[in-house]
Amino acid sequence: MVDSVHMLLKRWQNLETKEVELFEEFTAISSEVISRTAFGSSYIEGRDIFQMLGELAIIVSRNLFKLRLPGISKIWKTSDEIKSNQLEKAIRDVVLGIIDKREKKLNAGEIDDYGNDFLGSLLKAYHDPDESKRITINDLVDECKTFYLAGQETTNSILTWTFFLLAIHKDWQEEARKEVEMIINETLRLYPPVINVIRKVERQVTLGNLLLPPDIILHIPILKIHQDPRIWGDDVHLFKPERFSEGIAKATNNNAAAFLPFGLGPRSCVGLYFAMNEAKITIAMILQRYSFTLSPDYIHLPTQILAMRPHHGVKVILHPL
Ligand code: HEM
Repeated sequence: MVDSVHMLLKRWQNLETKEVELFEEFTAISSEVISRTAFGSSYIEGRDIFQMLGELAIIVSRNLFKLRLPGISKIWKTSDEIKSNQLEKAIRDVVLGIIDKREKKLNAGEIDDYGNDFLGSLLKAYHDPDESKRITINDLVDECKTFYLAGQETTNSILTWTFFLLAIHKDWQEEARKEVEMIINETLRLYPPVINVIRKVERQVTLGNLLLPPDIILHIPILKIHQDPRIWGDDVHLFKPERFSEGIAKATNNNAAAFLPFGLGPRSCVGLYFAMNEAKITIAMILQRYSFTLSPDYIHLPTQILAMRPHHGVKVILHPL
């Protein structure tokens, strides 16, 4: 993580103009970090995957609420369906290439085992001598795709929004140099990268005064919960990191379901600590060298394309310290 941020800072040092677009800058960092830490490869190797996943995300968002007659896609496919099938196949091929490379390294004796990173653990599970514990090649490829996607879009989003809020609330830049966690939490409250999660009801259940039948899908609106004045007070829309100065439990009055940027329960985000560490390291290293202001060109348009991102990016002007 530290090396990836160093590379970014080195590039910024040599910039002629000090105006940078953060969404793109952080895309490069979060991609590099996930490629290196989870797959032991560089951003260049993962770049094709990120680019294709990005294209796929746009197609998915475009079609999220479109209804199709059941079975129709067996007879006739829309151009989006054709394109997404092509992208899925191409992503699978690149992932298989990365897997193949690791296996060849082991077979050639260049490494002693599959490795301790995420890919190494998956390969061990794929080759597990105990057949009942073994995962299939499709599981392996799918897990890799999930990790590439989940580890990149979201971290990129939280970094960009934190810098956006700090650029507006410049007084908090100094505070962030001392204590950054409450600022990240307040950004996650106002701009949660994942704005809702879903759960399928398996069997009839009572929830408060509602009786939920099996097989319905529940949408849990994270963004709405985070901006509910009944939970957070009348200043709910204001950026006030001090809400979190004594931790999340105090800020939420011990209501774990009031603040859920990483979801809740057994299927909550596995990358929570990874993402928080990456955000803290990146923010701290940049703030040690720069203060920054929002560019006058900035247009505020948060958009959901899998994660919540700034539609027109976030341009800031860097001021070296
Ligand atoms: C700020 C950054 C991040 C946010 C806000 C975030 C948010 C979330 C949310 C809301 C879920 C769904 C949880 C639920 O349904 O209750 C989730 C799941 C997941 N996240 Fe993250 N995530 C972040 C970073 C990461 C990173 C860095 C990784 C990987 C390194 C990651 C890997 C995953 C995986 C694999 C799942 C699926 C877990 C499962 O289904 O059991 N996430 N994340």
